[in-house]
Order: sequence, then C-alpha cells, then structure tokens
Amino acid sequence: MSQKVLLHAKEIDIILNRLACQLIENHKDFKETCLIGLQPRGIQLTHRLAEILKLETEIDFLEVGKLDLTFYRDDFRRSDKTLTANTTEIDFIVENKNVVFIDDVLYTGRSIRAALTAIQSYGRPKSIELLTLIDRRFSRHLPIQATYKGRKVDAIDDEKVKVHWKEIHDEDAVYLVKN
Ligand SMILES: O=c1cc[nH]c(=O)[nH]1
Repeated sequence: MSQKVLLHAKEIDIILNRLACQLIENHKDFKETCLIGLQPRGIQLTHRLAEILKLETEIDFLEVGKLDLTFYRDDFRRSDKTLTANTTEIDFIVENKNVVFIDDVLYTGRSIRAALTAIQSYGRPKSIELLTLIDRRFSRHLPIQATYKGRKVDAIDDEKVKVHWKEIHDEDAVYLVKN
C-alpha cells in the first residue's frame, strides 16, 4: 500500500475558511438555512465549518443536524454483513429551509442520492445544496455535483481518498491511498 498527501493541515484550514465564506455569501444570517452532516464521514467537517461560522463571524444562530443514510443506500440489501445504522439528529424543521448537505468526499454520488431520499422523511426543503471537502472528479455514477467544493481530485478506482481530522486521527490531512 502506498499513500501520498493531497492536503496538509494548513491547506485544509484555508479551504475550510473559504468554504465558510462561500456559505456566508449565499446564506447571509442562516435564519432560513440549516447544515446537515451526512453520517458518518461528513460529521467532523460539519462541526469544523459550524465552529468557523460561529467563532469568526457575527452568526449567532445556526441549525446543525446529522443524517444517516444506511437504509436509504441502493446497495444496502447487497451487504452480507449486519448493517448498523448511525444516528440521525434533526431537531429543527427542514420544511421550506435551505438545506446544505455536508460530506467529506464526493465520489459516485450514490450517498447523496440516498441523502436526497432520506431527507424527505423530515419535510420538503426549499432548496438543497451540497458541500464537499474533496470532489473526486470523473467518478460519478449519477448526475450529482457539489455546490461548494474544497479541492478537486483526480483519482482512479483502486485509489481511495482518506480524510483525517485532528479530533479523531490527531492530524488534519487528506491522503490518496493506493492498494
Ligand atoms: O475515495 C473515497 C471515496 C469515497 N469515500 C471516501 O472516503 N474516499
């Protein structure tokens, strides 16, 4: 196995700040907007962006939730393992809100398709956008694109993009891993 660093901590920091600024530009005071992290890997990115939005701006109101996709995935019946769902926590109304889905890596688009189905159980948002730290270009199986992209990466199918967060892995870094 070999791995190469795609992003160091400093670059991730710059990207997170840029993504937060883009969100502010489009969503102003966030009164009509909520951030929803996709389980499991979008959660840390969601926390980090929410932290930047709260600490470094005047925003004092931010609705942040988590959405689990396990049983909405189109391949969940194919799994021979027992699936364990993560939690969904959406303790606010999504009806007529601008929802921003947040995930770390956009790859085939199938997770986002599942998220679009899952969110329907909570109401009918006014709009849904997608923010991703890494956009794996040319890998999509579905016509899905991110609204906000941290970094575009060209990776082939036997490569994997791994995102490390300091709260979990003791470092902020993004790696391209080849088996
Ligand atoms: O490369 C990939 C693809 C999907 N999810 C990841 O975390 N990495």
